[in-house]
Formats: sequence, C-alpha cells, structure tokens
Amino acid sequence: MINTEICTKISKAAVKALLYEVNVSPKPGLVDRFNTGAHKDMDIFTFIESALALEGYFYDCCRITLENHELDFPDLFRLLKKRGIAADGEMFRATSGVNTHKGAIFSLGLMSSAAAMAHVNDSDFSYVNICKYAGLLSESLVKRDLDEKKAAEMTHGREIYNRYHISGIRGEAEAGFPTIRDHSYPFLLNLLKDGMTLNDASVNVLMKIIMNTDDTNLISRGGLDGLEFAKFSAGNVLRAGGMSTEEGIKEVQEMDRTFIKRNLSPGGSADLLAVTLMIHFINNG
Ligand SMILES: CC(C)(COP(=O)(O)OP(=O)(O)OC[C@H]1O[C@@H](n2cnc3c(N)ncnc32)[C@H](O[C@H]2O[C@H](COP(=O)(O)OP(=O)(O)OP(=O)(O)O)[C@@H](O)[C@H]2O)[C@@H]1O)[C@@H](O)C(=O)NCCC(=O)NCCS
Ligand SMILES: Nc1ncnc2[nH]cnc12
Repeated sequence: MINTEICTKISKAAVKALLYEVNVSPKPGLVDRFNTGAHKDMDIFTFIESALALEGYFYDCCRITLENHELDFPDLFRLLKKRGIAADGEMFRATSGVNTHKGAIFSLGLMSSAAAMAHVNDSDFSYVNICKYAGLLSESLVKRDLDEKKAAEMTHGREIYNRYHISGIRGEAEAGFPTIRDHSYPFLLNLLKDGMTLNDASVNVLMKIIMNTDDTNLISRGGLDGLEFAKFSAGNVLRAGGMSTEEGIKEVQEMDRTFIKRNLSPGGSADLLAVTLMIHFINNG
C-alpha cells in the first residue's frame, strides 16, 4: 500500500476506536451512553467532537513516521511530540477547553506511529509488533521526561511521579504497553472468539485494564486508596462473570454508582481500551 492509504487506514482506526470507546457502556466513573460518570464538564458529544477533531493529527503521526523512518527513535519522537502538543490545542478548541483526550493524544498518536513503523519495516500489524515499536519510540521517556525534568511545568503525572514514583502513561509506553500486549488485547480476542458482543467484551476488557495498570487519573482523584479500590472492584466484576452473567452486570452497575459517589474516573484505563480497540480495527477493519 502507498503511504496515503496506510495513513488513512491507521488514522481512521484511531478515530473509530475513540468513538467506540466512549460508546461502550456501562463504564464505571466514565462518560458513556448512560451517563457522564464522575464528570460534570463533559458528555458523550464532547468526546465525539474531540475524536473527530483528531483525525488529521493521527494521519500526521503516520505521515511524519513514514517520511522520517530513517531517524533514530528519540529524534522521531521529538517530531511527534511537537505535533502532539499542537493536537492538544486542537482538542481544547473542539471541546471549549475540556481535557477529553490529552492522554489519548499521546497513546493513540504513539500507536499510529508504531503501526506505520510496523508496516514499513515488517509489513506486520500484529499487536505484539505494534507494541514493540511503541516501546522503542518511547525509550528512556521516564528518564527524559520525569527524572531529568523535576522542575518542569507541574502536571498530575509529574506530581504523582515525584510523590509515589509511579510513571503512569510514560512508564506504560516505555515498556511497550504491557497492559495491552499481555492483558487487554489477548483477552479481547478470547472474548470475541467466545461470541461476546464488542460492547460487552470491551466492558470486561476495561475491568482487566483497570486491574493491571496504575491509572494516574484514579490516583489524582482518589489517592493510592482510590487506585487499589478500583482494582479490587474491577476484579470483583470479572470474578462475578463480568457482562456474561446477571451478577456480573449488577457488579458493574454498582461499581459505576460507587465511582460517581467517590469522584473516581479511570480515564487512563479508558484510553488503553481505545488503544486496544484501535489495534483491533487496524487488523479487522
Ligand atoms: C505525556 C503526557 C500524557 C503528559 O501528561 P501528564 O504529565 O499530565 O501525565 P499523566 O497525568 O500521567 O497522564 C496524562 C493522561 O494520560 C492518561 N493516563 C493516565 N494514566 C495512564 C496509564 N497508566 N496508562 C495510559 N494512560 C494513562 C490520562 O488521560 C485520560 O484521562 C484524561 C481525562 O480524565 P480527567 O480526570 O478528566 O483528567 P483531568 O482533566 O486531568 O482531571 P480533572 O481536572 O477533570 O479532575 C484525558 O486526558 C484522557 O486522555 C491522563 O490524564 C502528554 O500530555 C504530553 O506530554 N503530551 C505532549 C504531546 C506528546 O508527547 N505527544 C507524543 C505523540 S507520539
Ligand atoms: N469515556 C471517558 N470518560 C471519561 N474520561 C475519559 N478519558 C477517555 N475516555 C473517557
């Protein structure tokens, strides 16, 4: 395939993943078709506007990668980061200043580049290969972005790293997205093979993600107790059968009510669900 076709295929998979993610329901504490979770400043339409505004950015992540794939990874990442910061502005303009997808701009932008790299180097869109390139592109990101920039502009992520040494999205990326590679994507494949709908499988996958990642949104909203409570609740849902049993569905609904009451929103986990869906759409249309 020529470059424009590859960039179109990947960028459309990224937008489709963001649109599917916000529509998957019920998602405890998050915006979905039933409610706005623990959020008063955004709803499903804010996410739709945001996702549609980002298609050009995802296309550019692929284009920049294909045009510069001879560069070493840190230099290529610097070009992508510059485009990503511009995309943050495009998101804020589309949402009138609400942070819907700041993390998703990072994760799905990185995945768009990694998928383009997987194509041009190996013609292989397997999830393992895409995760491998995402990790290579993010090499030493924690060191460069957190260890060496202690005094940089304070963000939730930097605050949590300085306090707990939890690296959040940067650590996930630098390690090659192990939550996707070892947990969410294989789990999604198995659930779909068992005949689950994509919506119900995605709810179960979100539980699996919450159990296996240190979501800094949960920490910034509920501290380490909030993170541990979320992991325990997600495990309870899957132990009760998830979306395949009445008991499991009751557990998810109860988890949503509790997260809203405790102002807990696993936004980082929702982004990893979107990444999981993006890889699924790249491989299955
Ligand atoms: C690299 C950045 C992400 C740096 O941003 P920051 O220093 O802020 O890092 P974090 O806070 O650690 O994470 C930022 C967002 O990443 C998502 N996230 C969190 N944990 C994880 C995880 N373990 N794995 C993957 N992703 C994770 C999460 O984003 C989602 O949640 C946000 C919405 O939730 P909400 O609670 O409403 O957020 P706030 O508005 O902050 O809270 P309130 O004020 O409402 O209470 C939304 O962003 C979702 O996407 C974290 O929020 C990156 O920003 C950066 O530097 N970008 C520059 C461009 C760039 O590097 N591009 C590279 C392209 S290849
Ligand atoms: N559906 C969602 N609700 C709240 N925050 C999110 N961040 C990413 N997806 C989200």
